[in-house]
Amino acid sequence: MKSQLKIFKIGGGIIDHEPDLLEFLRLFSEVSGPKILVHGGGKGASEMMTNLGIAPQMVNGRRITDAATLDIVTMFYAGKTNKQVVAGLQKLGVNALGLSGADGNVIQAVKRPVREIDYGFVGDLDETSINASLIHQFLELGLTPVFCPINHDGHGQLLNTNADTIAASLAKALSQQYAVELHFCFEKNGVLTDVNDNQSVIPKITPVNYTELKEQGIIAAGMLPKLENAFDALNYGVEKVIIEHALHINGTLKTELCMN
Ligand SMILES: Nc1ncnc2c1ncn2[C@@H]1O[C@H](COP(=O)(O)OP(=O)(O)O)[C@@H](O)[C@H]1O
Ligand SMILES: CC(=O)N[C@@H](CCC(=O)OP(=O)(O)O)C(=O)O
Repeated sequence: MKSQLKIFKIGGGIIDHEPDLLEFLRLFSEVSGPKILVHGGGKGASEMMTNLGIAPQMVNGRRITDAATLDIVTMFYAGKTNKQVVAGLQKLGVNALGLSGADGNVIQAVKRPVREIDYGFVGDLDETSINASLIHQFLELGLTPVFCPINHDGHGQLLNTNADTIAASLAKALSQQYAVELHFCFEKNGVLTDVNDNQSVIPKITPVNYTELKEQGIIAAGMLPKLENAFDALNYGVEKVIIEHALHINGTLKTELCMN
């Protein structure tokens, strides 16, 4: 039987608000067994860019990442955010290991080809981009890897990747060896029928429901790539995918994705 692995992803809405981040880290530190944390930080990166006089540009949930933007997001994600999360977990007794994809060549991405849109230094990746055996060794040593959204191409170029994609690709790659539970944690109680009503959580979504909800415009914006990544992971053999509030990871209010 495969041993269990839990992968949590937290987004910018939680990272941006220090009390919420600290509370999430406390809850995460209490999760038993091998675990991995993937963090985004898009909200804070956009704020930092605006403060520096550079207008953030997002297309289909992906940041257009020119050279100046890459510098900023590398400092923000791989520097400040990743190290703050790692230090916060160390304080709680979790032996966290902060990683970009370049560290230990643990994730190698490919610069997104220019088609209608030039995304700049955005890295595409999937389960084949992940060095699962190295991550397995880290977990065996009792370390908790903490991934930021910065990867590399193996030729010296850093690349920016959507953090939901990193979490789903890690889940898929590690599902060969582990029974993986993937948790997308953010600042709402789950997928909602009314995005302004945090109590309107949809408890279960199948691919058929998903198509209907998308057509009705109930699921939109950042939720679209999240659910696409989530179903892709489930379809690949990841055991469980849950979308929930980062501060209620022990609670019952959540959305579970199922294939039928
Ligand atoms: N049906 C829905 N339920 C919940 N959130 C939704 C829904 N449709 C759109 N959203 C939006 O998706 C956002 C989450 O996506 P995103 O901003 O990419 O999150 P994160 O930064 O956590 O990855 C929510 O903050 C919300 O504004
Ligand atoms: C290429 C790309 O879009 N990268 C993302 C990485 C951060 C991220 O995914 O953050 P959240 O999880 O908080 O949205 C970005 O720069 O916004």
